[in-house]
Amino acid sequence: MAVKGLRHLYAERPVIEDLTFTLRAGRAIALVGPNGAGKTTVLKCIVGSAEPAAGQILLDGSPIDERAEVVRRDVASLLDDLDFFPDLTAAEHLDLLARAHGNGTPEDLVDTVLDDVGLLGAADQLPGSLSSGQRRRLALATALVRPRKLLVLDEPEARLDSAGVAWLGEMLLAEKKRGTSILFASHDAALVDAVADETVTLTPLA
Ligand SMILES: Nc1ncnc2c1ncn2[C@@H]1O[C@H](COP(=O)(O)OP(=O)(O)OP(=O)(O)O)[C@@H](O)[C@H]1O
Repeated sequence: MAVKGLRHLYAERPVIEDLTFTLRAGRAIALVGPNGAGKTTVLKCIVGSAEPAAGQILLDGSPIDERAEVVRRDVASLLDDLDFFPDLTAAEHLDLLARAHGNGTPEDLVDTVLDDVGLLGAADQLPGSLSSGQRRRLALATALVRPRKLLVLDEPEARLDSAGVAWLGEMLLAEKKRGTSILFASHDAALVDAVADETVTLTPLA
């Protein structure tokens, strides 16, 4: 994945100017910088929920198009808190997403991922009965039951306890080993140190 000369404006106010970086398979780049520096905006441009004023975002050399099947297949992202279906259990959410992304018999995968994210005991709970940290774990799990070449995560450490952040670091390192590229924004220096091969530092524009 490559970002070339990215520029973004909100109501004519520049927030990102001429940002360029390349992320290779199996590598991780962390976007760092203070509140308001533009990290989320960059991630939104990449997943297609914000429109750049200039620049290119390339996936395997072609401009990224979130409506294209290949992009929906290859890019797993978690930017905001997810809205869950109130009457589907944690396990049913993961089952649904796995099937929607082409895995017709996801039972074993769902159990493995629930175990990985520490939600096996909460598999049959409805989202409304999960704690905010457990909901966050379920949201991260939705990215793990689907095919992915690129993971785009905005502050994945948010609301996780220290054991959860440690798990997150291990999980992201395992993702890199299986060849997934990871682009994540984070305020957690230890997580960035553990996972990122490079950091891209953004600063708020005057
Ligand atoms: N929808 C919007 N309309 C107008 N301005 C916006 C909008 N979204 C973000 N901004 C502004 O753009 C700038 C960058 O915001 P962004 O959310 O990308 O920063 P961030 O680096 O992710 O911050 P944080 O660390 O707080 O999550 C901020 O000045 C913010 O106020």
